[in-house]
Amino acid sequence: MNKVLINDTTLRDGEQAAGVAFTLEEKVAIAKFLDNIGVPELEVGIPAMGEEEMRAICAISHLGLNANLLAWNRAVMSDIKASIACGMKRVHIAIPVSGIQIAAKFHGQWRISLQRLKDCISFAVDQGLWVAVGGEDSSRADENFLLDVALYAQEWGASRFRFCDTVGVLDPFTTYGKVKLLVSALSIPVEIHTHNDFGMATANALAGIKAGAASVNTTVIGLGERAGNAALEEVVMAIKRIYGVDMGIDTPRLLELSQLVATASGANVPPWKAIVGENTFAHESGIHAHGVLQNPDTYEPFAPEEVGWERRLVLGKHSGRHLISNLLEQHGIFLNAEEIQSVLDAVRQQSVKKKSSLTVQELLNLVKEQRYSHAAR
Ligand SMILES: CC(=O)SCCNC(=O)CCNC(=O)[C@H](O)C(C)(C)COP(=O)(O)OP(=O)(O)OC[C@H]1O[C@@H](n2cnc3c(N)ncnc32)[C@H](O)[C@@H]1OP(=O)(O)O
Ligand SMILES: O=C(O)CCC(=O)C(=O)O
Repeated sequence: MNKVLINDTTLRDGEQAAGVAFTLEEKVAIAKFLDNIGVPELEVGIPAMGEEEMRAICAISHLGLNANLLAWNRAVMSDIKASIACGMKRVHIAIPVSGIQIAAKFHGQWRISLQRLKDCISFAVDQGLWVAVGGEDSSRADENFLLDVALYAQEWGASRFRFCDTVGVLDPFTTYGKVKLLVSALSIPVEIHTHNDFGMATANALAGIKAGAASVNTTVIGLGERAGNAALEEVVMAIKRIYGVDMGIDTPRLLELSQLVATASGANVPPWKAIVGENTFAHESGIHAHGVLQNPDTYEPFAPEEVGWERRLVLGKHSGRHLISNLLEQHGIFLNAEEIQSVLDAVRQQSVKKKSSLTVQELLNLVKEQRYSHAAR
């Protein structure tokens, strides 16, 4: 696999999630954390949003982080000037490239949109800035037009081109083909930006990387517009564990990072969310718990500690005898097969009644009750 960099956009596309609004302090804390765990590039926000956002971006630019910082801009001169005022040395300039977007934003006048892009790139380059260009809605754009825009951007001085699946309509196979075409034609690196409208943001990000994208946009917990973006923790762990490439990210801190971003965004992370959901290393089913007790590799793709979790063996409706006797033996209680089965029956009943799992204390109480009722017979 080619070398790939993370350009995390939690502070830009992540914050665009409906209802999410970070404070300056939260933005600074998230930027520091991402930098601290080794994320090499951060898209920190949109200076054109106004003074408050500019203050946050300025504050981040003064932190002295190792990560390269990037501000997002439209192909609008005042946007670029606002980025410069925030102390940005790198700017990203977005331009719509699909017919549907150009019709809505530039009344179909693509020549005007290209002229604006050219003017903005030239201005930014003249100011000594490093410039990246984003093809908004690349996935629905005419492929020849997209290629022309990317080649022009390169000619005008852009140092990277972002392929955006803005409304998340691609699958990994089409993503691969479209990104490959760009990568083959351009001499500047291509970045992949994916959305999760059909639940394929991470898969599409990986397909883009396989096709030669040199950098990938992510957001923590997949936060972002509508159904969100490719999740940082998923992309990093998939690249590490599926492709065997360590990107130098301090993965045991991914869980803590996800909690920081979830709190700042007021989001509830679903328990089954890949990598950082609380169930990702919880085993209840009898067959799974039995396997994990022998060897955790039977039902875990990697060790929980690698992403900050501890393994949990949970008692519930689907549990089996092996887990029950294992837990009881840890408390010095040794039951025969018949007794274990009757405790298991009681665990199942109670779990259905509670509609949740049981704590170890509840298990011990059940054993006590079973013993009394047995003695009373
Ligand atoms: C796919 C993406 O995620 S794109 C990023 C989306 N993020 C955001 O919109 C969040 C931040 N946005 C904002 O704060 C505001 O939209 C601002 C400050 C950028 C602009 O605000 P407003 O002047 O009030 O305009 P409004 O948001 O209503 O409309 C967007 C304007 O930008 C134009 N525009 C949109 N994309 C681009 C672009 N890439 N290049 C140039 N102009 C663009 C639209 O055509 C429209 O222009 P108009 O005012 O001349 O009709
Ligand atoms: O950078 C761009 O061009 C747009 C990025 C974006 O958020 C998108 O297209 O979904």
